[in-house]
Amino acid sequence: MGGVSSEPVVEMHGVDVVRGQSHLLRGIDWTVLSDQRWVVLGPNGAGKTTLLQLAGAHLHPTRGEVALLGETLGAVDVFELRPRIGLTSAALAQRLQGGERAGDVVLSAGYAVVGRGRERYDVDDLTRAAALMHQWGVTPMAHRPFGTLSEGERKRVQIARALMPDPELLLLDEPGAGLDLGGREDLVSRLTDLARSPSAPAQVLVTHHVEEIPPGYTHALLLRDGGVVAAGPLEQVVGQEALSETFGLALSVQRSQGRWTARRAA
Ligand SMILES: Nc1ncnc2c1ncn2[C@@H]1O[C@H](COP(=O)(O)OP(=O)(O)OP(=O)(O)O)[C@@H](O)[C@H]1O
Repeated sequence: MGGVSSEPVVEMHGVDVVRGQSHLLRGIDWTVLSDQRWVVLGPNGAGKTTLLQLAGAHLHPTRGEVALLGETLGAVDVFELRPRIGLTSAALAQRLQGGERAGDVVLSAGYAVVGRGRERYDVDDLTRAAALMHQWGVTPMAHRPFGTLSEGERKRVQIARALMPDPELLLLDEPGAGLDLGGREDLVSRLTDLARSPSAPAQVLVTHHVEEIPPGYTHALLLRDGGVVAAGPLEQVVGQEALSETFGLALSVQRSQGRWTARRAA
């Protein structure tokens, strides 16, 4: 689906999200094109999850305009829009039933149901689910209950599930959280393959850690206190100055063989 031509998949203009006295997001202007892969970086509470909720059509802005896949929020049925957008997050993972077989967690995604019920699957569904499970390294766990998988295996099952309906936009909210070093490196390398695939959907990855930026990602948006510190091509944005401002401490930032590291400046 997405990824071949370069069209806007996310467009935000002057977006505020306000709850009571709190500005969760303020003055956001952001465009994601179908062939781009964005990382959203920022400290705890910066507004990253709120931004992803907007991009997933799970939240409306208080002010400003959000258009997703060419449809303006407020003027479109979000239940028609959401199946075109793949989303993984800790909140969605909690809603999956631990007793459900991992293979069914992936397979049932196309029907936007949690758990395998009365719906019928055709050969194409089964073939696609099997291919995605292979791609994300979870074929050996297909028959295991989802709740018995390791954190890393569960993360990969969730991504396979999000990709099952062939979305035009894939949103990943902290997929590296809770993974050990091997799990993180495995995830980064699979995300790199996805990022580099021209037929893959547009991708937005939220993280706290520059170490989790997969090679192949093209752009970065840095958020602090609900506002954009910097946004644009990765090499221009992920630097000492902007990252230090974003995280509120002096950082030394390095890039080697396509991977980034950051530490407190000496
Ligand atoms: N309904 C709400 N009412 C008031 N404040 C809220 C509400 N929802 C979220 N917040 C606050 O808005 C801020 C942004 O939250 P958000 O979850 O988007 O941040 P985040 O960057 O994803 O943080 P983290 O990295 O910790 O997950 C936080 O300070 C949070 O406490």
